[in-house]
Amino acid sequence: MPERAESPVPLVKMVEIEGRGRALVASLPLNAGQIVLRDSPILLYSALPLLASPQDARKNINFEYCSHCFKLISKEQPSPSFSCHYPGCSFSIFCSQNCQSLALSSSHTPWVCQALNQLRDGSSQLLQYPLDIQVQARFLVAAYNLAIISPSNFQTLLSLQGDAFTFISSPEAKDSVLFLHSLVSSLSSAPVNLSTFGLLFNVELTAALLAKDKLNAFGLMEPFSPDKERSVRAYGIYPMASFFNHDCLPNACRFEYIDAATADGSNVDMTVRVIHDVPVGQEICLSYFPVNIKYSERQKRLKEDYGFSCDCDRCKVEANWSDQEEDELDEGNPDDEKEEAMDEDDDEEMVAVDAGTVAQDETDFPHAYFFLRYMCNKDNCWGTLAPLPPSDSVISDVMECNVCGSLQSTKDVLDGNVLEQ
Ligand SMILES: C[S@@+](CC[C@H](N)C(=O)[O-])C[C@H]1O[C@@H](n2cnc3c(N)ncnc32)[C@H](O)[C@@H]1O
Repeated sequence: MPERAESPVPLVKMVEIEGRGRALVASLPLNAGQIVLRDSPILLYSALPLLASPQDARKNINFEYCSHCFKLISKEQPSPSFSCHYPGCSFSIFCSQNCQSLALSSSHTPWVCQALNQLRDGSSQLLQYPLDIQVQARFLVAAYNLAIISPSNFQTLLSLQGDAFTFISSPEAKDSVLFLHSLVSSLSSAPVNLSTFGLLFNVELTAALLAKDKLNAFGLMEPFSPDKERSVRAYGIYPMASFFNHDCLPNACRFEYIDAATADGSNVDMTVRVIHDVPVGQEICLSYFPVNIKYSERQKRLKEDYGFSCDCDRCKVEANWSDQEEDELDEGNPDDEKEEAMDEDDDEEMVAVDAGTVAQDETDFPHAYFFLRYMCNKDNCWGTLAPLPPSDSVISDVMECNVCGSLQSTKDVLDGNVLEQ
């Protein structure tokens, strides 16, 4: 895990940009690789469906996750894991005594434990809905618990983008919200007295919380494996990182090291590094999904999942491409069927590019340089490469991939060689 580069002044500041809402811009000129943000989640929840018992969910898998910090716990590890003390709770285990005691007063309070067990007991209703609904039920329990354990973090969650109207965009979504709200309402003890926030516990609030989750949650991914679809292990709400807008050719990317050997819970922290120099005042953007997805698919996802149409420089160029041009690029992909995603494992198609394509299509495809220079060339990875943080303002020649974690020299990237895992 690269060392945190401490800066005496914040390197990004929040501004309002017409048509894009709140955004983060460089408050100083930034050097390639510089860490512009390190953010801790205010809320984390498992991406596993609620009704998957540890046994079902882990069939043939020789590990479990800490229910607090989501670090992998190998069943073969010599040290014991720690369980929840509440009666009847067989679902939560912790990687250390520290995580256990933190969880019992924060992420896994008696209310959470009881709520999750009650939802599992009433499983027949949940089983009639898609698995996503079970994960959303976990989010709601975590969100209403936040109101109890940390009113200030709950206020922060409420201040993020997303309202009830955003979420209830279709009859199916409305039906899911009504069902999820009825589930939370049926819990034996009320989640919290929301009047302290000037709020009523009603369907609109539940829908607004779900919208905030949909627009702002980051997926903490399982480690990369070239022959397996990458899945989400947990979702987190990161209060500052939530202000990064999207660009299809981003100038920054995020790194997490979820299985890093840390004792203080910082394994779930996110760091964001700029991938090349950025002048003062320029907006810092992430890509909300891997950069190799084709234009029509990107537009569809951004509209459906985030409610906007992207008009970044890359989209402006690709909007004029014919279907055939999009498909021609797609043909270069050795494994069209393979899906890979930064945060969600939805269908998407790949765009592959090589040095030949760059030279040939420079006019039609001016952003090809980005793919050559900043997209990982490891098989089926499609991660983004950022230089390691600069030392004494000297830009590193080693690029790190934010998906497979490989380290490659700039020369190797351009030559297509993977250097080191
Ligand atoms: C994670 S939030 C980013 C921060 C948000 N702008 C705010 O004001 O809180 C995601 C939302 O930001 C807006 N957004 C992100 N990227 C955008 C872009 N390239 N163009 C327009 N709106 C964008 C969309 O409304 C999207 O649902």
